[in-house]
Amino acid sequence: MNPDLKKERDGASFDPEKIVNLLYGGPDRVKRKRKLESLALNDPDFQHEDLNFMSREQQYETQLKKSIMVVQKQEKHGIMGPEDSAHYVYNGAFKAMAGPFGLHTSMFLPTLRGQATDEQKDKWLKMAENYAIIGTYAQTEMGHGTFLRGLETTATYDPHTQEFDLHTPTPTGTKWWPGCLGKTSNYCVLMAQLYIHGKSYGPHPFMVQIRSLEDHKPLPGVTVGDIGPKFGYAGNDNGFLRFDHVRIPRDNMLMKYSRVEPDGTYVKPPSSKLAYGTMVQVRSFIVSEAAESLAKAVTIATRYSCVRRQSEMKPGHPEPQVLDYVTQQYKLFPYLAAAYAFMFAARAMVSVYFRSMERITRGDITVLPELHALSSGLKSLSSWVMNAGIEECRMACGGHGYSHASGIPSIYAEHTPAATYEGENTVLMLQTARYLMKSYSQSVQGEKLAGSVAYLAGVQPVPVAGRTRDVLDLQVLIEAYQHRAARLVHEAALQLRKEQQAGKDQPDAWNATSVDLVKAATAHSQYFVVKNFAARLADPAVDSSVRAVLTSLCQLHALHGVVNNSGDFLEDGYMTGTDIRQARRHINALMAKLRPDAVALVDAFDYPDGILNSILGRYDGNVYEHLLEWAKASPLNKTDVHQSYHKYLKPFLQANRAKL
Ligand SMILES: CCCCCCCCCCCCCCCCCC(=O)SCCNC(=O)CCNC(=O)[C@H](O)C(C)(C)COP(=O)(O)OP(=O)(O)OC[C@H]1O[C@@H](n2cnc3c(N)ncnc32)[C@H](O)[C@@H]1OP(=O)(O)O
Ligand SMILES: Cc1cc2nc3c(=O)[nH]c(=O)nc-3n(C[C@H](O)[C@H](O)[C@H](O)COP(=O)(O)OP(=O)(O)OC[C@H]3O[C@@H](n4cnc5c(N)ncnc54)[C@H](O)[C@@H]3O)c2cc1C
Repeated sequence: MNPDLKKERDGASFDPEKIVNLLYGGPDRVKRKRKLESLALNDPDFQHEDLNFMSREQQYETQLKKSIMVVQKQEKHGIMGPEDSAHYVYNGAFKAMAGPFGLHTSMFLPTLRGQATDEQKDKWLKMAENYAIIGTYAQTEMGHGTFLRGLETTATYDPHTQEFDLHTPTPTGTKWWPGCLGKTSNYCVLMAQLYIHGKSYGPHPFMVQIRSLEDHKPLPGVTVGDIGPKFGYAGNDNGFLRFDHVRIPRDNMLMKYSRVEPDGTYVKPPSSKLAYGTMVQVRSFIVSEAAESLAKAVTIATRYSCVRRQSEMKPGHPEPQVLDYVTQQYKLFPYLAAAYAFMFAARAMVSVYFRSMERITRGDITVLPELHALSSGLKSLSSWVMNAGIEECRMACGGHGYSHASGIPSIYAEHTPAATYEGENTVLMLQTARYLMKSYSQSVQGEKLAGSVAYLAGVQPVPVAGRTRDVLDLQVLIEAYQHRAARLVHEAALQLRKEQQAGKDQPDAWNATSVDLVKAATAHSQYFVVKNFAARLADPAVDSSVRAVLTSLCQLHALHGVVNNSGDFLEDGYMTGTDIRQARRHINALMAKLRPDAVALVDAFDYPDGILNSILGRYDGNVYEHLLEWAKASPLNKTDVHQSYHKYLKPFLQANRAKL
């Protein structure tokens, strides 16, 4: 063990195991988590060369082979349910890297479960759950991802044959991006515009076979392939797909909510947005993805910052650990705090999702708008912060952060698309804003608001001038976030009305106000995160040493948000210049307080080395010797003299020497 890391761990004010238990739901679940992770990490069948040293084709093949073994072994070991899979498959076997069955499990199966009738489930779900067929979720097209109502692929009902005719009428109607489509899937859930008797009914889901079950060749009328290399996601065959008048039977439309009768009569769903259900589910889970990815990057950068020594802080003194530079703490600690804040927000989001789904399954769709607004806002906020945080962690590791040996570039490349997929963040924030505007106007009309928007009914008043307040007090901070969110919602609503009063129609007024609307929706989501973090700490079951350190983190998270967005808090005089100055002082003091606990706090995320996959973030801190070992394994180092020397460099050098 590197002596610096040992010293850090010895000096911590709390036992990290207590936080591990808090994060993962108690000792039994932690035991299960570790067992499943280690089962996957130590399985010789899952070992392979570092993916960074492979071509894209090799990466796809490696991940495909592993995906198949994972499915077989899951059955053998009795690994079931989303929590087990997150440990064994997502983190353990795949180290959170994309694989070719990812969309089958994350979207194809959930869509069948959520959108198919019982008869349709009997027909396909068992086959899909047992991997007799592999599917994906084919929605986005080359021309449209965000605007679902703009999809061009058509499903035209023919009552004579009781079939749908699937067709891609234009180049931009080509399905583009669906994961696992290019080479792996033989089925897909296709989102296509439903047409009956020449009338459009909007996007609907259809179950479509695209490849032969005998030889995997595309079926007649189907053109399908891989979209080529991307920023990351090398192990995933994101694909394209076109149809040339492909016919499928009527009952291939997933008809749990809307139906087409044999004669072409359309039966409306209780809400047209129920067809978007899988997206809402995945958005709810992406908050966990964002929290985890940020936590991994922060773990790497924090441990490395204790091993790394650089410069002289005091002349003649030994070089300090770079984490002792307060500027380094200011880079990392706010993201450490954010990772915790989003871990707790993610748990809350998942439980809101399951509670809402219980009610929706019982036929109560009134919870849908709130679920959509909350999941859209939290997915966007968490993935934005994750993106900024991972990049900050990479830069905080100096030059070594840029190497794949740090593990950070892969984390970034694999998870940065969370800001785009499953709904582009700005677009989703505007969906949250739409709900906020509606709720606000209901409140103005005297309706009682409930759930996450209840606070919009009563804005905290601006305090009288000269009143001092303790900005370290979490209740004071929660009220400040609440006030800011309520004010920004109120002002966005006023601005929207002003734009309309100035002659703009609603869409133009909305567009003119959209920067304010995104700001208001972001503030609303941040308020939820801060309030939820503090509420988690109020649980009497939380150990006092843990509560002490997490309270500091929660204060840091909230204060950092105040200082970073100080204009919002100052603008109407709710906070004063003195408050902001105080907040900055408190941040410095909190960082000093957290410094001795930093390593224990990242250890408490409980990522074993196998999952972090980082030389810089190793638990034992033995960075330098392993860096060299890692570099030696690079394919370019297989021989001392690369064959290209003989082909290009040698004649070039010889010719130059001959000229002298
Ligand atoms: C240990 C832990 C480990 C962690 C593991 C975690 C792992 C998780 C990670 C999984 C990774 C999976 C990889 C995912 C790959 C990506 C897959 C995709 O991108 S797939 C492709 C993803 N693609 C996208 O996401 C596309 C994004 N685009 C869209 O979703 C839509 O086009 C839209 C929402 C933007 C607009 O829709 P449009 O129809 O034009 O609607 P309007 O605007 O006209 O609003 C009308 C009314 O409808 C309302 N409403 C709307 N939606 C919903 C809803 N869902 N519900 C309820 N209501 C909704 C709206 O509020 C409004 O209400 P009101 O005001 O009238 O009352
Ligand atoms: C790695 C990855 C995996 C994916 N996997 C799948 C999959 O499995 N299945 C699938 O169907 N799709 C998948 N997608 C596609 C993904 O869902 C879309 O890319 C995403 O929904 C964004 O749509 P877009 O690409 O059309 O972006 P665009 O909408 O074209 O966004 C471009 C810009 O326009 C802005 N913009 C667009 N509309 C508005 C608006 N109304 N108001 C304000 N600004 C706006 C956006 O904010 C953004 O800045 C995947 C994408 C990626 C990157």
